[in-house]
Amino acid sequence: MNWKSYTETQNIASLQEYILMKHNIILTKKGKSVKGTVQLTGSKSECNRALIIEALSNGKVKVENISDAADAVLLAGILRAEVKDRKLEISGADDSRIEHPLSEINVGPAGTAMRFLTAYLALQDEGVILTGSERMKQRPIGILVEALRELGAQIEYVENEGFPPIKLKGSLVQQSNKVSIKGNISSQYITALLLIAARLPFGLELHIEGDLTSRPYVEMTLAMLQTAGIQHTWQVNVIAIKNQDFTTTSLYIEPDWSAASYWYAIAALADEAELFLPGLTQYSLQGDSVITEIMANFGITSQFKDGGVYLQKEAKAISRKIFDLKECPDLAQTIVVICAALGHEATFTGLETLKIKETDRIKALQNELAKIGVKLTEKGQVYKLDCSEKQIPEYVFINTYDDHRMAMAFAPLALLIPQVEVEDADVVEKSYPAFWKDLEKVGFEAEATG
Ligand SMILES: O=C(O)C1=C[C@@H](OP(=O)(O)O)[C@@H](O)[C@H](O)C1
Ligand SMILES: C=C(OP(=O)(O)O)C(=O)O
Repeated sequence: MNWKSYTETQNIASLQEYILMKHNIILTKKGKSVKGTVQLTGSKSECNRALIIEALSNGKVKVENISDAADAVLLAGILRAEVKDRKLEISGADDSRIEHPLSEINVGPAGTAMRFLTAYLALQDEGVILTGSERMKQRPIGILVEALRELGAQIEYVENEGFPPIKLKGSLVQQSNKVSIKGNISSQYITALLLIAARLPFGLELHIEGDLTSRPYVEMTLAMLQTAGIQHTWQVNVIAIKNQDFTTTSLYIEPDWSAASYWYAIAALADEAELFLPGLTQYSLQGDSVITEIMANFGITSQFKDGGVYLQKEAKAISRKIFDLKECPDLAQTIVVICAALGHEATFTGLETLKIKETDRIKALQNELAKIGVKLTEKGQVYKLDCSEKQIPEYVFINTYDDHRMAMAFAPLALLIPQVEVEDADVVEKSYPAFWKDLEKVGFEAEATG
């Protein structure tokens, strides 16, 4: 059983069973050359936006190449059931509402599902409780709830102020179309509001206060809305979307560039690498495609042809010491681990949001890097690697903290360390269920324990 089936059954017995049935993976790799083709699954970010757009479009928009990332499968299940069973009614529409009992939706650890559904469900005419995993209950939602309340939604906290679970009490009656929102905590709040903006009777004028973190994700949202016929303006810090209809179209989900980053890491740690990742495009909507530029500093070339990207490794001294990852936070663990493994004492900025993701990723990185003698030190907003005591053990156990990216970022160490045991192998399902199988395809051995 994995967390997906746990959230499906949602009872204590299955939670205990789930904990008991967690298994680890022992990774080994003979030789240090990696060659092969890896078909990555669709981006969960693109897919979860597309699914909300599809659900709001009254049948006009269809999602193609749906991702099999658990976060996307989960949202598709919820939304497709929702749209079938319920009628989308917002203020101004006819009043023939159907009474539904208050139901509960559990999104497990899926941050985008939590945030996007909060906005989507605020438009529905019946009440619902939206909850998630224990970690989700520690990931803030107050900024988004506040913005939706200003628009006219009725939302209450079920346990702790500012955090899931939340009770959405029925259809939003729009009070205002101007909302200010802090930009430096999570761009997902902004995306959530933009996704529903065209369905608000008076549209939305969103004022972003202060710095905007994870900006490419907001750009992705607007680009996908545009493909679905929704126009916007973005001037300085104000994004405006009028009430308007979706056009008939399909949204095609590109493979996941965040998942591709683990293959760049493997190429960086291998002696020889020739990898082909089909379906990835140079001008992607995904900000994490910047991994091509970042890894060029490590001698990994990216050549776009045959409908995908070829990765090759060239012998080269590493040419960059400072990495600002504010626009690509999901690459942080990959890049920090590559630098640590190569003994490259780099400096990192833009990591502030890492503390409120699937786990506190800064602490998790510090704990796990210590196992190879590397320190990640924090001074204000600047993080530095100290590799002076780096050592390569014969065996390492990597704790994963319920974070898919901890598992995938540390797995490439198997190119340097004879045995890498990764805790809770199923954690990768959140974004990249075939990760271990794909490693086997290119010559890693991945043995499950327990
Ligand atoms: O909008 C999205 O699809 C995402 C935005 C980012 O979150 P933040 O905006 O919270 O940094 C990213 O870390 C997450 O994996 C996916
Ligand atoms: C932060 C992530 O996801 P989410 O916020 O959607 O849970 C991630 O995939 O790294």
